[in-house]
Amino acid sequence: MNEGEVPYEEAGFNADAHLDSSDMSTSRPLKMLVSAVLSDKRPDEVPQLLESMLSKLVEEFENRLNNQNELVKAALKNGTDSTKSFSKSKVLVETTPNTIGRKMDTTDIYCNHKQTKKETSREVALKQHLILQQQSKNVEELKADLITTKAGMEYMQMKYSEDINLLGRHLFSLAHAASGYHKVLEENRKLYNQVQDLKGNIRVYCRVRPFLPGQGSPSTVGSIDEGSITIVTPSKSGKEGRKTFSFNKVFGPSATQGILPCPYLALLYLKWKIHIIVCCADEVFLDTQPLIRSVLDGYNVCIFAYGQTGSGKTYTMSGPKNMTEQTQGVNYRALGDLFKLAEQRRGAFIYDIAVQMIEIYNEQVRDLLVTDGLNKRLEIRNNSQNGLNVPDASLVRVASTMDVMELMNVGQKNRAVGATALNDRSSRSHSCLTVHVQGRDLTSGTILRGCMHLVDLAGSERVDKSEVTGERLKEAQHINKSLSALGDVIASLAQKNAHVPYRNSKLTQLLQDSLGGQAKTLMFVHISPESDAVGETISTLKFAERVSTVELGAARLNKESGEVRELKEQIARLKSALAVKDSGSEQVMNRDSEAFNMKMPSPGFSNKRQGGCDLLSSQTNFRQPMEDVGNIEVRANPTLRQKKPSFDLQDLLTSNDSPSWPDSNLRVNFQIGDEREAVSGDWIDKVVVNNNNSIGDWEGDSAALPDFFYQRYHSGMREKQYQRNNTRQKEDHEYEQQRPRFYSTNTDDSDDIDMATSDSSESDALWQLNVQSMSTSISESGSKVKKPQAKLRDGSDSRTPVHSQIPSASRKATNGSNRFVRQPLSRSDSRRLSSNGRQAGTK
Ligand SMILES: Nc1ncnc2c1ncn2[C@@H]1O[C@H](COP(=O)(O)OP(=O)(O)OP(=O)(O)O)[C@@H](O)[C@H]1O
Repeated sequence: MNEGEVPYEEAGFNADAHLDSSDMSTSRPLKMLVSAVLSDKRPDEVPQLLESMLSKLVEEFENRLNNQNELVKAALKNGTDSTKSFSKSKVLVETTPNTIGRKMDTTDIYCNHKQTKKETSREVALKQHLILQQQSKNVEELKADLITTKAGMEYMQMKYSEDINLLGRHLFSLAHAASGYHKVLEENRKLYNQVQDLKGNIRVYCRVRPFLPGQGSPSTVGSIDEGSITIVTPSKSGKEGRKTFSFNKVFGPSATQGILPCPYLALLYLKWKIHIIVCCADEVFLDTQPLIRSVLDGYNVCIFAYGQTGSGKTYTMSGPKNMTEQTQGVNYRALGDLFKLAEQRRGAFIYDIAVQMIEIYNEQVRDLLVTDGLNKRLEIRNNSQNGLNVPDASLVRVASTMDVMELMNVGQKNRAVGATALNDRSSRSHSCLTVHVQGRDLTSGTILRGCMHLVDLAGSERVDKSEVTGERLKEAQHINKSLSALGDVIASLAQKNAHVPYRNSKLTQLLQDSLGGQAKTLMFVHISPESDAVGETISTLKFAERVSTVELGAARLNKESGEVRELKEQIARLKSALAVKDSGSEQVMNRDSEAFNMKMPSPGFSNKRQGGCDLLSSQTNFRQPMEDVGNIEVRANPTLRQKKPSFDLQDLLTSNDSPSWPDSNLRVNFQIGDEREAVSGDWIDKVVVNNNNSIGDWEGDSAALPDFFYQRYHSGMREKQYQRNNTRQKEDHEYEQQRPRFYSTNTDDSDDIDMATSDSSESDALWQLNVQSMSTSISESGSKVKKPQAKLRDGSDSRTPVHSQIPSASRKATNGSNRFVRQPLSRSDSRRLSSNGRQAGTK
């Protein structure tokens, strides 16, 4: 007997009663059974289950019926004898499958010996027959019932899957709409950032520190959106106030330091990109990475951490005290990233990376990378010739992340740290890790120079709260004073004041180039969530909002192409030739320098020119100190040129005297033309700004350069040249020969005719005189004036760069006649000269 079956004796069923098993004919028990069995089943499983139940049931029922029929037939056949045996037999008809363990109905035919006596065997057989008939009828009904139920379930299943499909479609459209919304949001954010970059705004990221162990006061942070944070402020009346601040990005307390270098995560990323991006949205370093990468592209970058004491500045920049790979701060990750990128670009660029680490402690600048130099005062120099703000601090070359780790550990150990009531490891100084990067393009020889300041400021503190006394109090006073000076500088910059008080503290002096220069600057503003720090939090956020309004102008690319370098050398050579000629190079240089400075061209003008004109743009920058001009002049001197800064990191690192890191301001001025080549992540560079002013082809520029150069640079000599003019017919002749040098060397005669028939103008006369003087100077100084002629004759170089053409003196027609060969001008130059209404060849 199967489990769950009840023996017919125990069941005590009455055969008659069983004959009236009307409940079997109804679907009620079956439905109850179905609902009981299926209550815990999934709708999609129901039809199959029912089907199997039904088939089992029918099969079993049919078997039993067959058995019974056999018995009845035998009874009818054998009469009384068989009645005896029948009385011993048990006929059990179950209408419920054993599988579900519930007995629904049982037919029990029991004929005892007494009955047999009373009834004839025929009656019994008849009775049995009736029972069987009834039962088979019941089975038919049951079958029909089950079929109906099955159909019902199928219908339900269909409905269910329709609903599921509908829901899926609805969900899909919702997800689509959500992703579209996020895309638009992301795009908006990018565009906003691009606009900010173009304006040169200081980028501000806000980070909220989580509660520390043991802290549990309610948080002042009401809500955090991607770019805004709401602070809950208790008011005197007891009502809560809310203040919302907007920044480029806000990181909540759960934000992590950076992406974990996990291969499993990488795999996930490859498979479900979007999912992982969403997961990584709150990684602090992820949003800092593009900025750091642009250092390798030749930009200056400054990242500084600001906030009240204990708010997490050191945590963000360096990491916690017991640091692991996952909790490494921006400094480590930034350098790690630089090395990784440098390695990736290895085939195209070679990079040199060197670091300095200093601190400003009690208004003294100290080197953190030497153990014995802590008390040595270092000087901060802005706009220094070699690009080093603190030239006397150790500059240590690093070749791997390990080197950096070691160095930073030394620096961290040397840094002044002390315990206060607010932070047991409070930084008592502002620290600055500076990374100098110099890259050389292996194909073009272009040099890229980037420099990155990673600054961990000491935190502002209320001395009544930090409970400091003695030395700590003195430190706190210095810290607060310098932070207040930083506030003044920011306020001046935000109001675009003419005077910005950088000199009021060492900190502002150090940050001068980043705050007022052409660097890409990012500030991490930190706040604590504790409600008793709400005052400091509000003032910190107000300060940060003000910082975000400061417009620095688009960042500049520090790139020096090989051609520009050559051009610079040519200019220097020309200057030196002039200097030699005009008796006493230094006097001439000083005079020229003055004339040069008096005639500053408009920025638009300088932007249109490449190479030599950058000299001018360096003068147009009001932040440029005069010493830069001096540097150019020094290099112009042929003897001194030998000693010009090599701009090589190697030299810089090995030099014992003044290191030769190039002046950042000087070098940027040679890059304007090349900036369109720059590519640098999200951070939009000046390349976009300069698109409209992009430099034309060499032909256009080649005409413009000497024109500009001679008119501006030698304007001080014009009078003298006029006087000499009449007596220098031969030189004028040379001038005529020289002039076409600035055009491409196409020997199309039609252009000569154009030129020959055009009128001259006064400006052209000046140009003529200047060039004339130039050629004279060069001739007299014994420079290689005749050499280029040979080149011209063969006419091979149809696109000779300007720099290679400047020193050449004269050109003659290839037919050997005395008629000057005119080279076609660029369209713009041709138009300019024609409109001047002067015959170019007129003397
Ligand atoms: N995001 C964070 N997650 C976990 N702990 C943090 C976080 N930020 C800061 N902390 C912890 O808070 C404490 C104070 O942080 P930290 O020393 O970085 O503050 P600080 O702003 O540099 O302070 P100070 O200006 O006094 O130097 C440390 O114990 C640090 O580990």
